[in-house]
Amino acid sequence: MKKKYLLALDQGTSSSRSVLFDTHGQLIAMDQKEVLPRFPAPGLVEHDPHALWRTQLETAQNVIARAGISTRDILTIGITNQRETLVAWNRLTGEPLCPALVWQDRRTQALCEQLIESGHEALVQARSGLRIDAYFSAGKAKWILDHIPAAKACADAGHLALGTVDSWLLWNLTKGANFATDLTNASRTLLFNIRKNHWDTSLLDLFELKSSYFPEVHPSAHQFGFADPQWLGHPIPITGMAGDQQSALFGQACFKPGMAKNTYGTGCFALMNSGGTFQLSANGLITTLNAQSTLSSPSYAAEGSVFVGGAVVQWLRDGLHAFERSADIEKLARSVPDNGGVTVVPAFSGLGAPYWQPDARGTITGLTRGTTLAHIARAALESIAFQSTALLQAMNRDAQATARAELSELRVDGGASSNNLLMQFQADLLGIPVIRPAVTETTALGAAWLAGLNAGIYSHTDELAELWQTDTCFTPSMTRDEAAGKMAQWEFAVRQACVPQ
Ligand SMILES: Nc1ncnc2c1ncn2[C@@H]1O[C@H](COP(=O)(O)OP(=O)(O)O)[C@@H](O)[C@H]1O
Ligand SMILES: O=P(O)(O)OC[C@H](O)CO
Repeated sequence: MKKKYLLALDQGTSSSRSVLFDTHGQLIAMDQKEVLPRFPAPGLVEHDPHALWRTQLETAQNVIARAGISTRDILTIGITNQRETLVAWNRLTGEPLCPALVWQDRRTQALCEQLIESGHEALVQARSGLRIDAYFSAGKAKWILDHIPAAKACADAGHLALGTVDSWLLWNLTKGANFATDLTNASRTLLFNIRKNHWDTSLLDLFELKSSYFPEVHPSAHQFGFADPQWLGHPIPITGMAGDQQSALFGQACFKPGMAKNTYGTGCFALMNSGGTFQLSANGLITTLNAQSTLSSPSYAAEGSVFVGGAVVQWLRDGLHAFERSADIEKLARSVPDNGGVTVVPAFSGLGAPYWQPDARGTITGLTRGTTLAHIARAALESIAFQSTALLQAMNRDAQATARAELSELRVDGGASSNNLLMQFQADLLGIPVIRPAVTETTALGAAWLAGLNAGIYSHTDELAELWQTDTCFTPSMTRDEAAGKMAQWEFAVRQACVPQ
């Protein structure tokens, strides 16, 4: 029988990728184009919506050409994307009304602080599972209506579309036929009630917004429409959409409560499947929706993020010129037996979960006359694992408190997960196996699998769990006492980084 394929479109903060998989989940071909955000002033981070769509389309066209296949053999398309980033466009013309406000943009911080001071945090948490923070889309939506007259005019005329990047891509791919999103993306706006799965009137009122500005919300595996034949030569169905971190959790086959993944990219994003009961964290994490095929029985994940993960490696590479390529850090770090007592806390823009210390600043402590660049590189690499461990231990504390399953293994992906020294140290600190899968493009794989589920290529997630394969398993080799000693040293350094500078 002729081979058939699934196409995943993965629109990220710094690049657009398209990945072609066969129906067994094997990666056949991939194409990637850089699409960097602009930083027009301190704290502002914007994307050109046209550039997001153009690069995404080009990579899709390129990957099909590279694989030398007929588009008729692509059974379905799945979309996954940077989350929270908000695009505003005119539904009549399809034209963006302003730059996309990126998840890292902090322009709505003062608004968020005001809302917290006015005592709204508890309501927001109870309904959206999130904290009031500039990271999420709601404040961005209000900012656009308050500051972009064309957006306000469109809103008044009933033509305003406010959507996350998935809905912007879907709109373009279907030439304006479909204005929709999936529930994982909706769950990152701070306007979506994740207990009842609908846009929440109280949350919309809080930000002076209307549900009519926002797309229809569907399950992540759903018939979202067809790609216009002008783009890929054939009306391929689009049957999966999910935010990138939830898509990675799905692509890592973490279908059961207690299963977790950590993505080691520029930052790190850890998600643990926490099952069907809505619970708020007592340990600084947020609650979000898992990618799923139904709206009727929500399934949740606990999430935490490390702001500076692989970015500390970039800082050593580009800021300190310590080495040429990110991968070179492993050789440098291995050239010394240990960190020589050095601890690096890369709190370049504060510390995220579970610390939530926006004013913390980076430190290097424990320096002696014998400290070399190699010790600093080793400590910098270790900082990625220390921060991730603090997050994952917080997830375990939440799980213990509510009699849920704790973490028994960690599945990993993202650029820095290729670093064996880092992965071994991660296993040592956590005291559980750290597993790197055969396909590390798990974000794209998750979107392809979601699309495949709705398209009937797969009948159940059990089938997908069978397809998921291990590449390398890192088993812990440190005693628990030694690991606890190292974590205590790290926490001491974190406290120093939190002292006002
Ligand atoms: N071998 C490696 N060791 C440590 N860090 C690495 C390695 N390879 C890549 N990185 C880091 O991983 C990040 C890139 O990973 P990627 O998953 O592409 O990130 P993103 O999706 O956030 O752009 C960069 O910060 C880079 O410094
Ligand atoms: O673009 P990425 O891969 O860094 O992911 C961004 C996250 O979705 C932000 O929440």
